[in-house]
Amino acid sequence: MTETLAETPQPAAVVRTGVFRRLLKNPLGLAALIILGIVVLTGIFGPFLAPFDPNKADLANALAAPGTDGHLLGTDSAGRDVLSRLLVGAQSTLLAAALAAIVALLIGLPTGLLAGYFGGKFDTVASWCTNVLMSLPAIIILLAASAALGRSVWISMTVFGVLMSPGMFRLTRTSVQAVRNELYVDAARVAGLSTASIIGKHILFVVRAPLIIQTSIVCGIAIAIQAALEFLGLGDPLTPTWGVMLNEGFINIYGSPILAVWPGLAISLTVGAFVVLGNALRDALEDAPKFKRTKPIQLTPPKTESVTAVDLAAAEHLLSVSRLGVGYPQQGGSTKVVVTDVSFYLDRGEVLGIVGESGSGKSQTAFSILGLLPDEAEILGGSITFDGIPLVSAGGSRLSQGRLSELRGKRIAYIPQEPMSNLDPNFTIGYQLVRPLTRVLKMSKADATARALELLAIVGITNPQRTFDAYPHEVSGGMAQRVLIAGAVSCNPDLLIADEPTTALDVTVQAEVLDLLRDLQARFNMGVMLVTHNFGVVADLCDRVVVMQNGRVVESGDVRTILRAPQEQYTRTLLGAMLEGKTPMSALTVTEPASEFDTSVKVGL
Ligand SMILES: Nc1ncnc2c1ncn2[C@@H]1O[C@H](COP(=O)(O)OP(=O)(O)OP(=O)(O)O)[C@@H](O)[C@H]1O
Repeated sequence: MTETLAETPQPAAVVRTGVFRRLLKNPLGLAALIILGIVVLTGIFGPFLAPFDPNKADLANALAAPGTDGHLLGTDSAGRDVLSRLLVGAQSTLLAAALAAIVALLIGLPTGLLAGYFGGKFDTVASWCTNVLMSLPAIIILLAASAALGRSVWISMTVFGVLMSPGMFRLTRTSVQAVRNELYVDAARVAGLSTASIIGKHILFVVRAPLIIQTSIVCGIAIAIQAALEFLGLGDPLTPTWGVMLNEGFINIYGSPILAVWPGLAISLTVGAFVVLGNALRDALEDAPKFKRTKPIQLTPPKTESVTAVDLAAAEHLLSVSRLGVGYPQQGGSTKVVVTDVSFYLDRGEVLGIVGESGSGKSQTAFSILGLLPDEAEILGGSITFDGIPLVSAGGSRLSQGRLSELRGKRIAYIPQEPMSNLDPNFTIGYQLVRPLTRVLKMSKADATARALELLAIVGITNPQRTFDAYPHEVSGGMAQRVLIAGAVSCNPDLLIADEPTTALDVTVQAEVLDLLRDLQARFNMGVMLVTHNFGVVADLCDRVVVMQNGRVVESGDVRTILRAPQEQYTRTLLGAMLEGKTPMSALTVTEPASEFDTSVKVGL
């Protein structure tokens, strides 16, 4: 069966292309955009449109009424043309507001990205500095800065930008923390992309929307603060800004009350437009579909004591896992051990099944090999060696992330359980296939595109170009899994780890994906480690099998032998559950072997 692109467009498709359209449909958003458009155009062309020199005094014509001698909006107390000052003032006011926003972004964005992504000491120090900055009374600091550094709008807006940076920092940090453990970020890591590349694309893309909104609001506040400082007489009288004009208007409030109206109107309209635009943008973006994380895995400590150990000392295998132990430190000093004493090996061109019920430690073992365990996990012991390269040394407590990132996406590839969550919803499928090829394998963009299209065809997608151009939500789950498989084999890996690659798919698609895996394994002569809870899949695809329960290896060996004569009661129960059509996704009760249990039955899918 060949899958087709989903007929009905998902809401996300509309959202992606429609944010701007929805913004235009919102009357307030449209009004804000029009006002800001006029203000920005005034800022750009104001100096050319100004009929008079904005700083040219003409005392004989001071406080002239609007319309006098060609002064459309009148003159101020020094006889300077109000319209010209208003037009030129738009430029300096906007530039000063932009300066504040840029300073806030330059400080808040990178620090927020790093703190959110890496956490740890940098996060602690940055958060502490942020808290200190936020506790400072902004207006006092601005007044002190003006007094100490001079009455320059540029200096005061730089200081204001610094004071606004904690807001940017916090927003970025929180947004990054929300996505840093998303499966598609892990998938990008497995594809071999560098941390900088992941932050620069997948993470930055997510924080862009809240940051645009925050920047709009900061610009509005900066204009208001600028006006307030200049109104207090702390502005540079030689720079015609709206705040300076407001100050001038209030000084002459009795002589020419209209003088305060023009800058007041300009300031309130612009500040209001920035704030309304920020809110309208948020409303437009809020309709976007939410891509949820999968629910966290339940922690169940292993109950039984150890198992089979494979002597790997002299063996030269593609992958050797020896006496691996993984645990999660708990409050109070104890450690929840989730993988204990696990040993197995995998050779090139071989398919090894890791089978067990839910919570038996299959994924934790796979993630240990991939270096994708959560930060809080600890390797308690053992070693993992890939093609002679030690990834975890015996007795070592940490994975060598450096070594792993060299191998991931080049020699070790990964197919995840949930295809949809492992594709970044923000980018097209083509982009996500091409990027690792250009970044990790250093292919040219044209070659990478050709290769990606070829791979899409290899994995059985009938219209590769259409899928290449589609966003993840526009394809079915089965097709998304084919795309991930294409991405996984794109680097011609030696080792492919597939973590329950068919669990999230419907039965007919499951069979196709398994067929595809079998074909690709033979075609690329890969060593495949297939994590599954389904003995049927093992029987169908694997050469050898490792049976796991409660974080330990119960039994391992040649698939045929184990299917015919399972040595352990748990294996029999697992096989029995499958033959009865049950899915061993919840804890199985190990019972005494039934005398009529026929282990010679050939297991199909
Ligand atoms: N972050 C974590 N903190 C604490 N315990 C965890 C964490 N992640 C997983 N575990 C525990 O590790 C054990 C093994 O989980 P693992 O995901 O490897 O099981 P599995 O055999 O792959 O199951 P499934 O088929 O459901 O994915 C489980 O008991 C789980 O509760």
